Amino acid sequence: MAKIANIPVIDISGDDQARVAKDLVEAAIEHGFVYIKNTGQDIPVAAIDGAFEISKKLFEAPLSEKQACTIQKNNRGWSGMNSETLDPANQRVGDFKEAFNFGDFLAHKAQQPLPPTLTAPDEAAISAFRDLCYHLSLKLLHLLGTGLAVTPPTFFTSAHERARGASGTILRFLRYPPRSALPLPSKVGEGEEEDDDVRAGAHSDYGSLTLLFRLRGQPGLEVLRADGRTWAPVAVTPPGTEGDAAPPVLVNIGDLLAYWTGGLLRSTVHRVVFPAAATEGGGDAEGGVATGGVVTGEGEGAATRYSIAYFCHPFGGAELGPVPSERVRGYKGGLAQGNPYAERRVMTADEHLMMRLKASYAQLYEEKEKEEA
Ligand SMILES: O=C(O)CCC(=O)C(=O)O
Ligand SMILES: [Fe+2]
Repeated sequence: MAKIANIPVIDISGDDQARVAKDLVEAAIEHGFVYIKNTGQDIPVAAIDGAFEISKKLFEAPLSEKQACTIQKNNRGWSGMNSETLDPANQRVGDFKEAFNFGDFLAHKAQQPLPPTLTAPDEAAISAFRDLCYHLSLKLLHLLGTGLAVTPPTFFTSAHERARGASGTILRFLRYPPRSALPLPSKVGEGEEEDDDVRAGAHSDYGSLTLLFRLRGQPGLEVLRADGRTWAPVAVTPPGTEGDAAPPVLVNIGDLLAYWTGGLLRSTVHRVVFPAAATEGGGDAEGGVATGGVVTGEGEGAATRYSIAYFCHPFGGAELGPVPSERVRGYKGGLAQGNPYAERRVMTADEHLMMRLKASYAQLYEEKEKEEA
């Protein structure tokens, strides 16, 4: 049975902020993932619950309403089932998920079409949730700056200030349908990998940091182990957080921050699998315990899965130049082999993002290029 990923849990509200910063940096280097204990101080539990309620409502909106918000080249809007392929080299079909991406808001108003099913208060609540995520990200970036002894320690945060211009930052609602709702081919033989079993293909995130919110009883996220072959389930409620009012916020380093720090901070490959695979591969993904009265397993796992991700990016014009930190400079590991941009010149945050989006939404970009031709 697959062992759950050994990702540290950090309480960033601790008195000893130097220690917190150091722990955060070590987790980012070693795992690329870290749990931020939810004390309710940065992101109140009610705000998370509210965001999930709005997400459910949005996905239940009539298809025509969602289609009218179809994702555009600016990466905002709705993407339907199978339209995004996160692991194009290994997936025959796109991801079994639906997603809605929210870009920047202006005075609590979305700058993109929203389904009329969402009310003005819903829109304001999404904007407020995005703000909470932004402020938590800044806090984490500041801690990473101090933990790496970057001079000045505001080096990362200043590249993320909203006032400096538009960014690729996206708040994303995700809905993964149950396997029973899908026209999946019959199972392959025992122990064989079935590419189609993947809800979200193997990928690393593009931005600087990702904050991920999940619901108890809805496992499925896995991280690639250091062996580069096997997967470790990422518990929603890791040991020590069972009594907390909400699961910890799962934070991971994205490619941009890995690139910026010459590979010192790790952008770890991850994926989302169906519960049957999760059960086979790691039935203890939830430690087999009752979480908030919900016992995880086949029954619960067979349901629709929801998650919310906040992909934090620097402002578009931010130049990803050398990081003024001895630790970063002294790191000789370099970017992982096979990294498509290991040898590239300094690029801006926007150039970095465009490069990655083109790979995931090949269809969207091909269609647009044809239209424009
Ligand atoms: O739904 C999840 O648990 C993870 C989603 C994810 O990795 C992504 O959208 O980048
Ligand atoms: Fe991801």
